[in-house]
Amino acid sequence: MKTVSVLGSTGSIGCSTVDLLLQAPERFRVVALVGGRNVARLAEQARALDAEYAVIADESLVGELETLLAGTDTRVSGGREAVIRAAGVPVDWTMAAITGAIGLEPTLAAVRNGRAVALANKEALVCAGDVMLRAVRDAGATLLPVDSEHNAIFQSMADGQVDQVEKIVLTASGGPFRRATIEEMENAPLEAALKHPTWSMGAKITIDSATMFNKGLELIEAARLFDMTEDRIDVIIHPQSVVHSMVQYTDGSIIAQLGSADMRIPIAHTLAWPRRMATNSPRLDLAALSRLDFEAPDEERFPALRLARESLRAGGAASTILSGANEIAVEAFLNREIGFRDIARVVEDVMQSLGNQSADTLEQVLHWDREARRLALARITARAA
Ligand SMILES: NC(=O)C1=CN([C@@H]2O[C@H](COP(=O)(O)OP(=O)(O)OC[C@H]3O[C@@H](n4cnc5c(N)ncnc54)[C@H](OP(=O)(O)O)[C@@H]3O)[C@@H](O)[C@H]2O)C=CC1
Ligand SMILES: CC(=O)[C@@H](O)[C@H](O)COP(=O)(O)O
Ligand SMILES: [Mn+2]
Repeated sequence: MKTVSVLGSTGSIGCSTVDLLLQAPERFRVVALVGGRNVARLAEQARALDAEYAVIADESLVGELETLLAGTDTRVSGGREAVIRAAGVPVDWTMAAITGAIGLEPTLAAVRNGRAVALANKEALVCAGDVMLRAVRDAGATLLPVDSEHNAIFQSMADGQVDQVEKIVLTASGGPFRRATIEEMENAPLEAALKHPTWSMGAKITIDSATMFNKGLELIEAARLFDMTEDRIDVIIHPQSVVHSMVQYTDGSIIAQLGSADMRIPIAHTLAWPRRMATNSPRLDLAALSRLDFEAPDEERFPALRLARESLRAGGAASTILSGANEIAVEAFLNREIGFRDIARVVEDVMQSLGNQSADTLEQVLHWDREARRLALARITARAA
């Protein structure tokens, strides 16, 4: 029986993971479930999976969680330290699916166990690339990519031929504003930005998809996971989200992974890795689909791609700063404090203001993440005044 923990179990990726665990209860023993604020969902999951620990990040909700789990064997705790402690309980497989840099330290705690960590929390790897990869190496952990594109690349990497990869090609849906003009995007309402054309996901990543900061973060994530310079990573718009990404080899062959837009497929791949497990996810109907479209991205309408490439070329803390500023700007957009295109403006402004900095240690990463957030907030407040 595989022991598993799910960090961010109450979110979109977390619920898909729980669904898979419920489909094969004889194969998995659930150790820790970690949520942010959704106590009702966390308690329901802990009961259904007979979890050993249920941890809620918001400490003020511990009492409520205790009441909801009364009469069960699940041990309840709350607060930031409890989250990191639970993430560090050794298990065979951990799903890291907390959104944002707040998930970095719990993810690192899981990595330090030296087992398998399924990484959905791309912001952790973007903001702390070197620190995270060093921790993986030092602990002898295995990082399994959950992000659909990176999982597709992982699946398309032929055994023993990694040195013959020419480039990787990340597909992007183009988001809800794929065909929008700059003026339309300038005035885009929140509701339109939250309507992803192909995937159902949490709010932060959905807005990132609309700005294409998601693809920018994924460029950085791919560079780190597959040890590639940015000039060897292409982005191509593919509105159907059927081809999840591709690997191009030196002989001109391209290997791709296809599947329906259901995150249970890449999650199951990491959960069963190096084998496979059955899922009841919808199968692709290629005849009904009949065509696959591809087009080049437009960096003028979507400056996020340019900013991500710049951050990779700059190295150091540039990606930490990009990601931290973006988190604050997305939150402000979700709170209707800034316009849609202000997100990229705030990020670019913060990147330029903070310049080139080091991010060799966790302390430096946390420092530049904090600074980026502080400056982004200041810029947003100044805009509103
Ligand atoms: N959704 C998707 O299809 C995909 C997501 N990803 C990545 O996976 C990650 C998760 O995304 P998604 O599931 O959509 O996001 P959601 O917003 O749906 O879920 C986020 C999860 O994190 C929890 N959380 C929030 N703050 C804290 C905290 N301080 N401590 C502990 N837990 C916390 C939330 O708890 P609560 O809800 O209880 O407050 C929730 O369980 C992101 O990094 C995203 O980029 C990558 C590819 C696809
Ligand atoms: C499901 C997943 O991995 C998301 O990151 C998705 O790819 C977002 O779609 P975009 O291609 O629109 O960013
Ligand atoms: Mn993705």
